[in-house]
Amino acid sequence: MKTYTNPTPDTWAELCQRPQLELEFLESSVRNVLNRVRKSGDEALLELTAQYDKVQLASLEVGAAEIEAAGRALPEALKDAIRTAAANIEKFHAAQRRDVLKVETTPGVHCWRKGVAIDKVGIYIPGGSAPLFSTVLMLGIPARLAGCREIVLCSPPDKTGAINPAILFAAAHVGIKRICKVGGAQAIAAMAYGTPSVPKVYKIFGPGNQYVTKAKQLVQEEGLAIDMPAGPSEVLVMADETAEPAFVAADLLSQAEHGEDSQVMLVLNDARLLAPVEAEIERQLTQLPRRDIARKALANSRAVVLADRQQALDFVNTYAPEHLILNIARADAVAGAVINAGSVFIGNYTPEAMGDYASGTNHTLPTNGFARAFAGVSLESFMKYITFQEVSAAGIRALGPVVERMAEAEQLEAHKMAIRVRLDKLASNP
Ligand SMILES: NC(=O)c1ccc[n+]([C@@H]2O[C@H](COP(=O)([O-])OP(=O)(O)OC[C@H]3O[C@@H](n4cnc5c(N)ncnc54)[C@H](O)[C@@H]3O)[C@@H](O)[C@H]2O)c1
Ligand SMILES: N[C@H](CO)Cc1c[nH]c[nH+]1
Ligand SMILES: [Zn+2]
Repeated sequence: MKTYTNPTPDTWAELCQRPQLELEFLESSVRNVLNRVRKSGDEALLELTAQYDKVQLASLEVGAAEIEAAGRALPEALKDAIRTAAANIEKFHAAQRRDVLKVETTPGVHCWRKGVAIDKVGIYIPGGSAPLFSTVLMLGIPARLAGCREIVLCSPPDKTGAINPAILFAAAHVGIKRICKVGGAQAIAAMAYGTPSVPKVYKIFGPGNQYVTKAKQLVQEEGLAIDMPAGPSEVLVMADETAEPAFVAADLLSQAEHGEDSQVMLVLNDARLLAPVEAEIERQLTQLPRRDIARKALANSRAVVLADRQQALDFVNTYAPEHLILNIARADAVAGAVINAGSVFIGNYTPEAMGDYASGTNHTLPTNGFARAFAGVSLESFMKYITFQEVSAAGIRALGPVVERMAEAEQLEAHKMAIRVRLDKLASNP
């Protein structure tokens, strides 16, 4: 992790750069995958799976027997953990339901907004380097609570052609029945265009590597809805003398182990914390099976020492981290001033891992600075809001003339006429 001491704000944009594949290469390889799937459907999916996942599949679909066998194979303790996490995620997301609120804007003019589930949704579950069954809960639970009728799940198969049993168990637990063995950009293409095995959906959700994320962005340009760009995981830890170096190091490593292109940031006001945190990182790394991945991610990572808390906060809001951990005194006050972050973890006993799995918040979050404008997945992500209005005779008498005046000023006489014919009728027949 390279250290930057008192970098001036004009250098911050560069410090906020995430590690990224060369854009032209990434775009052209993903476009190539999208075109192949659009043209050749399942045939392309099978070829691409052989190429990238190194397995020749007979079928892309997971059958009911496979799902049942996965449930039997999983240890009871893990199944219980999944059920507990699912219950918390459900509690938090169910509380996001909103009552329909009718507003009378002018006497006789009533307006309201109603949330309606998106009928067909696709969820992507990463499985390249680790089988992220927790993501099944994060996407499947709000999809079910919203009332989405058709939910299709895609995840890459392993080299034996199977999907990890915990992914299948979690899917069954949240009520997902349509599961396809396909990963990467090809899975996004399949859900965007539809193939004989993978149904076309209206909105695609889910995190993934840079190929998956680019594919989502490209199909969005073609008119398909996506949740947000949720690429390689990242965390920013803001720490002061009240922080525990071992906790800070563990939290940084917990995201560094996701992938070589993950980035972790440490923001301090006092450089004295740096040495103990670095020593802890080295000590803990030796215990991690994924230490080689984590080391590569650490090479993309930064420690930034800034003069005071306000500057540190300004840097956080400029970086717009996917996850922000506040290991500082009076963390609540700083939390209240955060304007750009996916999810915030307050205090020494709130590691990001709690939100990754089981606190109840959603872990599908915007990366790469997209937290400046995008929110993480929520119940609302699976809904669209339809507005309604109902105007009575009294309402059009009161508000119609306002509309007539505005339509006339916009030189749209037919709009004005739509009011006038009604006002004339009311005048002749009061
Ligand atoms: N932002 C979030 O909310 C969030 C949440 C969880 C995980 N993540 C991130 O998701 C990512 C998961 O990545 P992953 O790779 O383990 O799994 P993945 O499922 O996203 O990707 C695996 C697929 O990538 C494709 N692929 C691999 N190399 C390729 C290449 N050279 N060219 C084209 N396609 C290629 C393959 O088809 C493979 O099936 C990690 O970066 C992790 O940090 C993000
Ligand atoms: N940290 C990831 C989001 O960036 C989510 C996750 C799943 N499993 C472990 N972590
Ligand atoms: Zn994680």
